[in-house]
Amino acid sequence: MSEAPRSPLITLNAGEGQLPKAVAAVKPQPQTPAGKSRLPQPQTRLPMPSTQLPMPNSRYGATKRKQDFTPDVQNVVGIKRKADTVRGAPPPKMPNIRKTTAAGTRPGTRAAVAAKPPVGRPSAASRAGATRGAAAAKTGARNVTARGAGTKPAPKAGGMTRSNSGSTIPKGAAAKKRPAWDLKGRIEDMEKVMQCMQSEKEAITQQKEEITQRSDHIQQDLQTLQHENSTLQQRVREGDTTVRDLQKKNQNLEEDVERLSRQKKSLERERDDLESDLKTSRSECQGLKGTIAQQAAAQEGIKAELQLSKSQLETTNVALQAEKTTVEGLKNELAEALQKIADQDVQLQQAETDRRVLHNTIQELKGNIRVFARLRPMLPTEGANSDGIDDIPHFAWYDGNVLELDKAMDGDPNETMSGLKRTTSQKVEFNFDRVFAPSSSQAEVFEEIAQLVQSALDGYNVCIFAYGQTGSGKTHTMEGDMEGTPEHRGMIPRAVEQIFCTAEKLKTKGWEYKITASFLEIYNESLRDLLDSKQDKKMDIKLKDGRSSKDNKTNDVYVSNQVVVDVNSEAEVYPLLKKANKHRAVAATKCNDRSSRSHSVFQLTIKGENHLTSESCSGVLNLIDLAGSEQVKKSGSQGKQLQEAQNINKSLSNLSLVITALSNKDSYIPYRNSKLTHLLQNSLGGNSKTLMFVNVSPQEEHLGESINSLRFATTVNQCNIGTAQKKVK
Ligand SMILES: Nc1ncnc2c1ncn2[C@@H]1O[C@H](COP(=O)(O)OP(=O)(O)OP(=O)(O)O)[C@@H](O)[C@H]1O
Repeated sequence: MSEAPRSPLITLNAGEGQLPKAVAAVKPQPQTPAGKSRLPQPQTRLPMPSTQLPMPNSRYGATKRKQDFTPDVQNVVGIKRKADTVRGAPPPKMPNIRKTTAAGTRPGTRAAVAAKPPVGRPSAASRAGATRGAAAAKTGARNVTARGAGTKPAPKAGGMTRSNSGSTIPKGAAAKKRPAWDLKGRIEDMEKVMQCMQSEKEAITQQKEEITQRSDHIQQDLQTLQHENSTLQQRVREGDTTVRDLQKKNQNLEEDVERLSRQKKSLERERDDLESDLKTSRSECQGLKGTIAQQAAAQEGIKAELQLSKSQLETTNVALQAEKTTVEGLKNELAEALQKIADQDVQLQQAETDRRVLHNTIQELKGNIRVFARLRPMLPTEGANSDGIDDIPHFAWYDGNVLELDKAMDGDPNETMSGLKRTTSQKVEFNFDRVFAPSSSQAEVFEEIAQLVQSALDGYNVCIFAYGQTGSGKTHTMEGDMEGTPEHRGMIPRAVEQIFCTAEKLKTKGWEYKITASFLEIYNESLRDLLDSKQDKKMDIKLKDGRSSKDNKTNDVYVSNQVVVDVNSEAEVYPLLKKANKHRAVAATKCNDRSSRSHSVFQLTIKGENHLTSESCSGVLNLIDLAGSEQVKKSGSQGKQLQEAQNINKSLSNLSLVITALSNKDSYIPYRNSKLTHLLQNSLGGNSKTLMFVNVSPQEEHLGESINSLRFATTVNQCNIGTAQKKVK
């Protein structure tokens, strides 16, 4: 008996309902369409139980059961029926089978059981049984039908004949029916039947053994399946766990997807912004590229220019080097020239010194009285402008010592027959030792009198006057602006500076000087001490040796009660000058225009001793600012002013007389006719040196007074008062 081929499990899976629950449970879930998710795919294809397991019931194929097994059973039934017949038992009633066949499968029969639809998961044995039952039912039905038809006898098959019951019997027994008496025949038949049955029994036993073996196999298969089932269930549980994990992962992944989606949107927005920025940047970049291109072009141009400049610079450097060499040469030449100039300056200074010495000698020979004319500039209040400082109408000056005055003026209309103004033009030329133009500085003026000031240190009596009408510049010349800038300082402060400076220098030659200062004014022929605030003290001019001042043989006079201050330095003199100015100012408030109506006399007495040579000298430096020289008759002054004018004129005219007498070498010099000449008795004539500044106003309306002043100065200038003598012991 050949073993039926194993039915594959797929045979069992032919119908959905025939699948075991466990297998159905592990049926692969519908897959997520590929590509819809990037998440790792769950293991949808779980390890399937072996679908190729050899099924126990597969050994009972329907074909085999129809061919081999079912006929044997039918034979057994037939044999049993025969036996029952032999034992006198009624044969089974076949109509029941027919009935059953007609009415359908009766419950409780094997065929009926086999015909029943499987409930739950049928076991392999039951499926086999059902199959066999169904096959047997079919066979039985066929046999019954054949018998029921009763038209034809059963076909013979070899030596054996199939009985009505379907069992195989010996041919003889089936071929003829033995009479009842033929017991022997019947026994033989029975024996034959018995043999057949015996052989069938053996076949059945063999089949039973095979069935037993198959059952064992089925049991083994069942255990295997149960094991597989539990394994599958375990896998299903694992699968469930995996599915839950996967679902959880899926959920996480979905959340991730959601979050990533939000991030994506955010990133997309950022991308959009960045793209916008990029677009802007690109346009800017484009602009910058254009600018860079322009700059590059410009740079190229600049490079070219630079290159050109470099080459020019190199050329220039070469030229510069040559120039440097030339400059070096020129520098050397310049240094030589400067040295020559310096030498010439020294020579010039020496020549100037020599000139002054010679000039001084000439003046001494001439009579020792000198006159300097100084024309002041127009003032801003007089319509002056800075450009025309030297452009003074009616005045001209040249050669340093000539002052020309053009008298061209509108005449008196009454002097003409036509009544028209007559213009007269008459140039008058005045010669002086020096003429200072309006632009001459205080320093230039002092330079001319420095030698004279020096003479006071040498033992001469020096008298420097400033003469001229009111407002002509006398005070400016003598004092200047002592509070302002140094360049405006007048002759007094500059003379003081030089005296002390020279005295300091002469110390090296053994000279020690004692210097005293006094400052007084003569107003209306009375003396007033400008260094004393007492106004009412009595001051008188006396001879130093106690003799009467009437004795004209001596000129050593002094002023009684006068404050005489020892001064050791320039700095000690300035407070005295300020004090004197202050007292003059106070007096001026009490008497209108008093300063113009008084003579001020600043006096420095200088006594020197030389401990090296035992020489001694004594000199006096008088710096005098005379009162205004207006003509009284023209000014129409009356009363006090008339008296002032008369006194002024008296003193000035007396000064002129004294100078004239000195010039004429008269035996009598009228010093005492005025306080001024009396005071200056020892400084006029004899061993004195006299210098007169004649200050001239540039104003047209003062032309008459200017001519008078210049005439007076000319007279003085023409005087020869003899050679001055040093007072040296
Ligand atoms: N050389 C000059 N340069 C510039 N200004 C001058 C000069 N001389 C005189 N002045 C000015 O002219 C004005 C009159 O001068 P100053 O007072 O010296 O005249 P004065 O003759 O002394 O008059 P008074 O007799 O009334 O005292 C002043 O304001 C003075 O500063």
